[in-house]
Amino acid sequence: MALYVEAMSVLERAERKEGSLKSLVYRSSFKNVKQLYALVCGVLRYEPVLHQLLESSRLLRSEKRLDRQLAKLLVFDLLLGHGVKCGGRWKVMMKRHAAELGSALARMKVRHGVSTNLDLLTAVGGRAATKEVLLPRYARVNTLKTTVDDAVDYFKRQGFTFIGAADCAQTVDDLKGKRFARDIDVPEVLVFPPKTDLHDDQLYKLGNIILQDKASCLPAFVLAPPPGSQVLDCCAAPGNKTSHLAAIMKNKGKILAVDLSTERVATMSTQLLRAGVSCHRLQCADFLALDPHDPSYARVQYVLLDPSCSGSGMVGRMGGAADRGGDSGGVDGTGQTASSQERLRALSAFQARALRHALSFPGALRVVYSTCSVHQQENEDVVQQALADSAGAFRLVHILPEWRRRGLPVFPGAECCVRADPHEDRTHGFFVALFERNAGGGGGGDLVKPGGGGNGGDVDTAVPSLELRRDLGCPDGQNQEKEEEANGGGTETLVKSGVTEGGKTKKKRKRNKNKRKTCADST
Ligand SMILES: C[S@@+](CC[C@H](N)C(=O)[O-])C[C@H]1O[C@@H](n2cnc3c(N)ncnc32)[C@H](O)[C@@H]1O
Repeated sequence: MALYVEAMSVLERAERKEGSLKSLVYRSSFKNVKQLYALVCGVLRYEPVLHQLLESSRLLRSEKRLDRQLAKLLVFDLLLGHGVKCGGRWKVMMKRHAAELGSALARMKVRHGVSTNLDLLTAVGGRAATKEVLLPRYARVNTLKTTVDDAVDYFKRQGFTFIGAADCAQTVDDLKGKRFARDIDVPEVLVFPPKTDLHDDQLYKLGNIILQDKASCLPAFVLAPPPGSQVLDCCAAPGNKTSHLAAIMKNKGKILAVDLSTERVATMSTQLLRAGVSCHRLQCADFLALDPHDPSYARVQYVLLDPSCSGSGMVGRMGGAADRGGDSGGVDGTGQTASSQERLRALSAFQARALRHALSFPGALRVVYSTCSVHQQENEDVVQQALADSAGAFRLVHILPEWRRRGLPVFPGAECCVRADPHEDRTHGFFVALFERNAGGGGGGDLVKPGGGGNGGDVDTAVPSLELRRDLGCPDGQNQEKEEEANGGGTETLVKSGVTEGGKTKKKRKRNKNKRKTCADST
């Protein structure tokens, strides 16, 4: 019983903002702080699920004297935690309601088309990201300026201890003091303990490292445009993914980086300069207004779309109205207000339009879509809609096969997408889907499907690598370098007045006919 009494007290005091959850737990008289902390965190995290369970079951109606907060704690432990192990008469009471509550949970999962508790949490807009999650500090090594080995040596010289690969969440959790690791999924990412401040570090100031969350590195990583390719970064500012793309492309080829916001484009320009990016062309424009059939985009084969979203996956940001129902009135069963739902609908409609537009570029062979939202409406729903609209022209690629958290199973093939969860992956909440043009799906150069069959016509289970790049007719780095030398160096310059390219403003439109032919041949 003491566990639940203490947990109620911690939650009440947290509500009154008497301290952080952690400090309140440590200040409590309960001995097993780990157990207490896990319980209160679990209840806060699953709040919307517990709310719906209490609404749809008879527990509170038949147990009139049961406190609502206590009911949430007991229901959490019974269905989502480790079972009600203590609690005397409360334990007996919960036994009476176990079957009905279990059925209510199962019905909820069926209604949302999910099978796991975590997926259910995501589907009902649970607190995937809370203030209480402490994420490690991630630093992406900017391979345009240095190497991972050199960066590791540098930090060792600064007194840090390198522990090798961060092979699991536990290793990441165990990072303390001046220890750091290399990420297991994205090799150019280094992982430091939470709250490590690198803003004053020389490597950061010089642009040799970029302070970028690991999950946010996934879109460029899975898109993997080879050096020499042409990439369209549709909602690019402030340019973290643009500079990552440039690093992957070894600054060879062309990135057309578009953003609507003048201010953010200005910031992006500075950031890209600092990062040593020179293969870009910045454009302050509405991506939706770009004409995909304009000859300037004819050679764009890779597209990265990271549009505005609710940000509900961002740890430390309570997700605004869109995910926490911060407004006063009109909270429905999902814990969201009418206005937050309205905002979510508007965002989702914009994202769907943007993704449809991205897929309409005739030369696009691979298109990556990402958000830092946990909402199905902004993620799986948008992807499903785009696949349907593409009428078989594109399929999903099963990216990062080792990654455990996949797209919510709301349509066949959704498991090809990945989700990142702050609690499970120690990153911000994130979603990534990679589309690839089907053979015969029109556009610039059909793909010979790399090993592994499709799935329902819309899904590819293989992750293409160098093999695919050859199929695409995209030269690998070395060949491209040679090709550029043969063509007098440099990529085709195709710019309009006022557009910034490689950090310089260009006034003229030039054409390198030789180069154009080579590229046309290769697509
Ligand atoms: C999530 S942020 C992009 C972050 C960026 N990809 C990065 O990694 O640094 C979304 C961006 O989309 C831009 N945006 C929103 N609507 C747009 C539109 N219609 N056309 C172009 N950019 C747009 C916003 O100005 C914002 O900078």
